[in-house]
Amino acid sequence: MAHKSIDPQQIISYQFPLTTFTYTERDVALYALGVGACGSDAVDEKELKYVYHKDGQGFIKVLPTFAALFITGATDSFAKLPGLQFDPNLLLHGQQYIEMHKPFPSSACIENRMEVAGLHDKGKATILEVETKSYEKKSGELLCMNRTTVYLRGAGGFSKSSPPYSYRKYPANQVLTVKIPSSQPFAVQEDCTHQSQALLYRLSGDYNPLHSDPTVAGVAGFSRPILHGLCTLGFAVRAIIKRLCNGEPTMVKSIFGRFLLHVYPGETLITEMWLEGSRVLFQTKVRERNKAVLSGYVVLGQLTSSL
Ligand SMILES: CCCCCCC[C@@H](O)CC(=O)SCCNC(=O)CCNC(=O)[C@H](O)C(C)(C)COP(=O)(O)OP(=O)(O)OC[C@H]1O[C@@H](n2cnc3c(N)ncnc32)[C@H](O)[C@@H]1OP(=O)(O)O
Repeated sequence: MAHKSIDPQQIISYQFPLTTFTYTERDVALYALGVGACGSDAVDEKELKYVYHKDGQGFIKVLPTFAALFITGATDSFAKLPGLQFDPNLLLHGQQYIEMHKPFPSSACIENRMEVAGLHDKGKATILEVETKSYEKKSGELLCMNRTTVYLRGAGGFSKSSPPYSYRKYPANQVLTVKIPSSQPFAVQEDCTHQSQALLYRLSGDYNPLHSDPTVAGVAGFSRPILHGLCTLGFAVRAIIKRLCNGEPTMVKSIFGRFLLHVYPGETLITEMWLEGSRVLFQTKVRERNKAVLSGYVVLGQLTSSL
């Protein structure tokens, strides 16, 4: 369906207002529960630190994918982007890239600077990429960068030229489609999601009714509400940290994930991992449908804090 109401020049030159996000240890723990921490063992020695600290909550450890919460208001910003019209019921999360610059404090006030990083006409869909740099307000230090890719079904076909319109302001080799090796994985982790997983995860701030409302899910083409893409990514990265980093979240320097297929809450996630230098290639499948739902990579190293 052609959308003459999409104006690429207006979209890519838009200046987003500065936004802020404040979180406490309670948000950090709620998020960790939402991505399955301690889900199969309440005293898991590698994961209890994400939800509890015996001397009080001051030193709770923050998972790197918590970065994605800094942009929870972004969906509203996308919907209000001048020059972009789409049906919000048909929006799907396509990809997420996260670059970690500092370990996250267990509570903080964050300032977000957003800009459009990409816009692509795929005919049947438009792909929008938004980059958000998040700074800790007190120190002014850059904590992380999120690049969010959304797939807007039914909103493509706006190009006036051939080849179709495509704009990207970052190096193309930064987010390569991951080729999963044919060899046996180095490590595998299986996690059961709960029927209520999306209802729990949404309390971290993504209230998109696609994940809670059966009618909205039906309009979007699903038999029931689906899991947030960032929840699946959170499960996968937590599994990698558990298996390959001994539970230490500051080992993660960057994360890339492409959402290949939806996940229904209650399904079992199997995350397979391969080592490739300092990169961990991974693929997450759902056991019940034997389908790959997410693939990507995590770059490992050691982050140091000056906070
Ligand atoms: C807080 C801010 C957060 C941001 C907002 C997020 C809000 C959330 O509440 C919403 C969600 O969490 S939705 C749940 C998670 N996402 C999903 O379940 C989507 C799963 N993926 C799919 O269904 C298909 O891959 C689908 C439908 C995405 C694509 O399938 P097809 O239409 O069959 O596409 P295909 O014909 O294979 O390819 C067309 C062109 O698009 C590119 N592409 C495909 N999948 C992509 C993806 N996942 N991400 C980015 N680009 C993608 C292809 O490369 C192709 O382009 P080209 O022809 O140039 O190669």
